[in-house]
Amino acid sequence: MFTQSVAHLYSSLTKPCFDLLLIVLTLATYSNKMKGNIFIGPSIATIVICMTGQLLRLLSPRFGALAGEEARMKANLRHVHARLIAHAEEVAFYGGHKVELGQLQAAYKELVAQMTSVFNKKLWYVMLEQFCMKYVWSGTGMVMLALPILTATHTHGQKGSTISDRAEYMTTSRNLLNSAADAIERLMSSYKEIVTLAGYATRVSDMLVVFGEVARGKCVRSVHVSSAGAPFQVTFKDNRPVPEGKIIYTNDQAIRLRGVPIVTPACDVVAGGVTLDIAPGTHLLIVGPNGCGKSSLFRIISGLWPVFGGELHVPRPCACAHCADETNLADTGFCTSRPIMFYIPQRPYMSQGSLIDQVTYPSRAKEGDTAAESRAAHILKLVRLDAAAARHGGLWAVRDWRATLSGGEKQRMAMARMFYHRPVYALLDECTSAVSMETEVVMYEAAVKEGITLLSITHRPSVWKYHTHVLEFDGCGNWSYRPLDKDGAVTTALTTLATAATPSTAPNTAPTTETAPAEH
Ligand SMILES: Nc1ncnc2c1ncn2[C@@H]1O[C@H](COP(=O)(O)OP(=O)(O)OP(=O)(O)O)[C@@H](O)[C@H]1O
Repeated sequence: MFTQSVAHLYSSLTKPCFDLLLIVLTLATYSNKMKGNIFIGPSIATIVICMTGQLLRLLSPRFGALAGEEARMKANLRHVHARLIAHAEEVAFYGGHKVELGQLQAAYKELVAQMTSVFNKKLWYVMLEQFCMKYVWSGTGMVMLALPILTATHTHGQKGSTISDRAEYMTTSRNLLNSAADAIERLMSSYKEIVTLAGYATRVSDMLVVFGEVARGKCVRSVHVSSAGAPFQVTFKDNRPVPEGKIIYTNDQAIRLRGVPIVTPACDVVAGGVTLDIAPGTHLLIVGPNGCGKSSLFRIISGLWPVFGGELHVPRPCACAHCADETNLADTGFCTSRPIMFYIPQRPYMSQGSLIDQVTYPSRAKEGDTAAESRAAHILKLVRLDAAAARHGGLWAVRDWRATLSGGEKQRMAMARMFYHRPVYALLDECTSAVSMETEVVMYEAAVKEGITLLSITHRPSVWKYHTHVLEFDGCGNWSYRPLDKDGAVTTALTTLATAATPSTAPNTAPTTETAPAEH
């Protein structure tokens, strides 16, 4: 944009500069040779130029204000994109792509409408301006150059001193200089524009190549082949990783993993083939040291990351008309069925809009929807956000909620979303780490009562009692899956994990139903 502006500025300045130089040189050459009054021409030219310039200024639309407004809209569009890039994973987990698409399209359409109106206004103005610059001002320039010759005193017998000689000489020089200035100006501006265009074209071409690869499911990222000692070997074909795992859709709402390795998109094998069975009512606690693959398991179950091996059985996605139509934006209707999985990240995502929009995200409540209002109010009370809601102007108050709410309040808001949508499974990824223990316990209890099955990553022993099973990673690629004591008493290994922030190597004391395969 900057290069383009500079190029345009440069090309529009070159011609007037050459013209002015030519006029000054010609006047200087002829002023000492001619006895005519050389000041009449410049004076008339200056008056004409000033008058037409003033007229153009009066007729011109307020381009400064229009450009300011356009810049604001461009910044807004960039801001919406940047938000989405920063929170892409959270939005993908929530399935909030339709709401985000709606907001992106609204910002884009606003900008397009503004730019179209500016272009329409510019059209007639630029035509008038070009006419004045090309014909009125250059015509005045010609008159100005002609005046000294017309008013010059003729000297008899001197070679080349007749008026016709001088006029011929001056016209030829002027035409030559004009043509040269024009040609150089065009060459320079064309060169710059072509170079800029080539840069943009390369970017667009790269983007189209990536789009094509994504559409064919072959997007290539920089990967490194996992080492020989890794608990799982990723298969490569033509230097590309091949996800060889199977995804099987079930109708019984159960989630089953059969030897599914946890492999990152960079082909790092984080854990060997995990085998476990989760059904509604199997509240699973997932523990392990940092970076052992706890969140990655959620990414694989949710379908964000490919399955590189084994079999993943997950409930069939909702096939209602609303969910099936990818072009359907949130304001054209809602899915009324209960979502199967609902992910709540540690760093909660706050969308644009009112407070009630935060609770209902990724759906949107319509003004006057009293059922949604009373449900949202009840849930805000449950997660103890009712006082904060009243303080910030109520359910329909629009604020930058990312900045307005505190860390703990944002995490409670994310839990409020879960209560609003009542999913079959809630994937809680350390999502209450900033919430007080007392409120955390209230929320876990309420979730279990609501019939939501919890799959939780948490280091707080106070909520372990709400789980029936535990999946424990040791951070070296090994894992174990077993039932958790009913009374909430935890195993030695888990206690060690909670008290020491080191990878657990202690042996399992609870009855083990599944353990990692032979290589560990
Ligand atoms: N998008 C990604 N691309 C490549 N590698 C990733 C990506 N996300 C995570 N990883 C890697 O995968 C490994 C497991 O990450 P994961 O987020 O599952 O850890 P975690 O067990 O949830 O850790 P924590 O307790 O710190 O949240 C880490 O080594 C991390 O660097």
